[in-house]
Amino acid sequence: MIPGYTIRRVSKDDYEGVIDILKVLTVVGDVSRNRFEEIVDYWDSIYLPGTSTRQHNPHVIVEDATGQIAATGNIILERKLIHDAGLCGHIEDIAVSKNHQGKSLGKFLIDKLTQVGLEAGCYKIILDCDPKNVPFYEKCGYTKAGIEMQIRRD
Ligand SMILES: CC(=O)SCCNC(=O)CCNC(=O)[C@H](O)C(C)(C)COP(=O)(O)OP(=O)(O)OC[C@H]1O[C@@H](n2cnc3c(N)ncnc32)[C@H](O)[C@@H]1OP(=O)(O)O
Repeated sequence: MIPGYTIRRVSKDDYEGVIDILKVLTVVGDVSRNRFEEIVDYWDSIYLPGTSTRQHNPHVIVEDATGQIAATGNIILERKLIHDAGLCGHIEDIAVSKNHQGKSLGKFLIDKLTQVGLEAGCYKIILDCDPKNVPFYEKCGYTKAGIEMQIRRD
């Protein structure tokens, strides 16, 4: 725990805070409140077959004193055929708001998402990041593996 902050699953009430905070990461675009609520419903509705474990695990860290969202991030659990039909965790969309950076919230968030993945039984947890964030993820216990490649629509 980080004193003064609470970590929990994203809820539909987090619309403004989550949309705002993701702007430190990338372009969010035009996402209406209705669309956000639909997506939260979607995240909440999918379970790994035969379990009570959700496939999408979006989290926020909230500052207790103000109720402001200070950080957000997600781990998605992918059921594979390889590794004995194992689970692979994908950490995505990590953002700590500018005025809360440098207070260990990012590391706390990654530790929590990693714990969610390991407790679900993931044989590995992976993420893509900008080279400038490599030292941060190394502090969180992650090591470099492979090279990210992509095709991107214009
Ligand atoms: C998978 C993805 O989504 S990758 C996208 C990551 N998100 C972004 O780039 C968005 C903008 N940046 C951020 O949101 C934040 O700066 C983050 C998530 C990168 C880091 O979050 P913070 O809360 O500021 O980091 P936190 O305070 O937990 O740092 C933990 C440790 O990493 C170190 N660290 C953090 N960022 C960096 C960095 N860029 N370079 C070197 N070290 C760093 C800290 O000094 C600290 O070290 P310490 O434990 O020795 O004191």
